[in-house]
Amino acid sequence: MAIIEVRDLRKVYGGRAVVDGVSFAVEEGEIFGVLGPNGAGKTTAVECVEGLRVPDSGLVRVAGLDPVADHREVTQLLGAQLQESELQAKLTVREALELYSAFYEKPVDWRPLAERLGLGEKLDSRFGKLSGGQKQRLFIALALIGGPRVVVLDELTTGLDPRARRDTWQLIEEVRASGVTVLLVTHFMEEAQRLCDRIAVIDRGRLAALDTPAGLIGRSASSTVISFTPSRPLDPRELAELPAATSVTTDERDGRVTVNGTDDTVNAVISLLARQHVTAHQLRVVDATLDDAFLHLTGATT
Ligand SMILES: Nc1ncnc2c1ncn2[C@@H]1O[C@H](COP(=O)(O)OP(=O)(O)OP(=O)(O)O)[C@@H](O)[C@H]1O
Repeated sequence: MAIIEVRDLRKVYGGRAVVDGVSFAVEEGEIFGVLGPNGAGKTTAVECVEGLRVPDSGLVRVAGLDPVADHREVTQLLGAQLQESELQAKLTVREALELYSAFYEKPVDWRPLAERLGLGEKLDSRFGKLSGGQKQRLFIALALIGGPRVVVLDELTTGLDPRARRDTWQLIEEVRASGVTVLLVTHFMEEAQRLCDRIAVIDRGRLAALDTPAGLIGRSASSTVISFTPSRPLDPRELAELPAATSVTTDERDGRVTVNGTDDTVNAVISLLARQHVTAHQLRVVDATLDDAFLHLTGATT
């Protein structure tokens, strides 16, 4: 059953629709990603779901409730990640957890929650002294403290080092495993590909695509990439004419050739090399990534 429903959502600022007719539904228990270039309207759309912004038109429902008209009820079942500026630097982790517990009718016991999120040793530390990763873990704890059915995480791992980002991914997976639906706004393709069951790609206020990560990659014109360094130069035009080849590039420094296409292209490249008695050094064949699909869908870079 859909726990979040967004239908034909529109939000206008200064005469410009920054969210322009977006529709999607999030099923209970999913990690649902919202991905898009800067300024695409992701935060605006997600904040309409949280009841923090009022839509100009369209319908938003969370567990059947209207986030604006039924704001109180919705805040009891939807946990939102805070922005850093919303917590005072002098507040200790324990004080923050106690304070936020008081906001909810049926808060969970924050002690095991803090332990689970690796904050047990940090209860007396002040917020301002925590590392980026520890702050993010505290934000996840505060988002979960009301025992929500849905959590909204917006750019949660921005600014974290790769290790802390991976730890946060594991936490997000654990949150979902505990039965909470996750709405995740992200810029990171790897994050979306690894975590999300489905992804809504938003571009210039509109829904450009909605699919599983594998489904989005499959839409990209080139699903496979072959690269190699030939034992002698090849004619790029000949490569470009191979079946389903979508692009051919040759690195000027080392002569390395990269051909985007499909599995048919890979087979054709290998036959061509054999026919011409060319040896391919360091031959690599990889699947296209969500990055390729994203560029294909939005024509933008993140
Ligand atoms: N309160 C506001 N008043 C006027 N314009 C706004 C307001 N909030 C957002 N916008 C504009 O709406 C557009 C979408 O902004 P939004 O923050 O939703 O995008 P986003 O996809 O979340 O971007 P980013 O990835 O950069 O955070 C931007 O052009 C932004 O300047």
